[in-house]
Amino acid sequence: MAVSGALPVVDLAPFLTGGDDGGIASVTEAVREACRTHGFFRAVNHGRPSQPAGYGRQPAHSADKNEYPAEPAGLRETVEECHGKLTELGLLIQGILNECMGLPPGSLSDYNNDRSFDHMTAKRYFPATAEDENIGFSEHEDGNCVTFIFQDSVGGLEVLRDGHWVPAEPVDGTRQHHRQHRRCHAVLSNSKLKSATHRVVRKPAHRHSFAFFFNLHCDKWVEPLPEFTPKIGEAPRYRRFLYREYQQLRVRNKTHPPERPEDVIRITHYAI
Ligand SMILES: O=C(O)CCC(=O)C(=O)O
Ligand SMILES: [Fe+2]
Repeated sequence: MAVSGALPVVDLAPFLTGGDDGGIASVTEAVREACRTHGFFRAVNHGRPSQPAGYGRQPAHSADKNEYPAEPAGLRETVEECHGKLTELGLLIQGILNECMGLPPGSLSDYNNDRSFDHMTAKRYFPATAEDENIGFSEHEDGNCVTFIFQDSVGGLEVLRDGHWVPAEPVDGTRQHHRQHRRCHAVLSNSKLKSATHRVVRKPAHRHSFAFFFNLHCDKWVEPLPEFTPKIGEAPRYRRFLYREYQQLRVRNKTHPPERPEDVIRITHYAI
């Protein structure tokens, strides 16, 4: 059952308008708290377009997977511009996380220094029906570093908090929300930061969403950082793994879904 209850809102304005140190420190603290408690927040004043142009419109004919369709006009330019801006936003959030995690400046950007695995997806959800349980996207955690979600006013994104599903409602009636959650950072921080379990419930109308996945190169090793283990006298909660292997196991969950839900590979596969 979904319960009402606000998910944290973070106003990124001080980072984008050159705010004073006090403003920057309070946003950083808000991000730290949201990451510790929810692994999710709704960002406002992030400086990115409220919706990519052409959002919700479909070309008359579907195109080859690797080519941009001719319609709507300007799609390629818009997608490329969006990709660039969301990459910048990912780098900004990564910098804030570096501070939140108390790491030496530049640690995360040195570690996650290859942007070739970042990607975007657009999704369309069909309206709810009376015969169905109407789960548009079943409960999961994303496997990457940071995800930005834009959803239209139909809504349906929910985050699991203390055993209840909390709807990710728009901030002040705006049509967009964003959220970030981070499976990789949960491991790097030895579970000090959370990764949000989320799902999408279908609503009476068609829904469109758009996601940007700020990722990690597949050849990177992922393991709890010393700042969260020996340096604070705590034992690692995860064993080291190659990011490629984890991604392959996640794909396998989809291509060869295990019969028993408990056999779906999750990050706990690497738990010690
Ligand atoms: O469509 C959405 O709002 C969420 C999609 C999602 O969770 C995902 O692509 O991982
Ligand atoms: Fe997701």
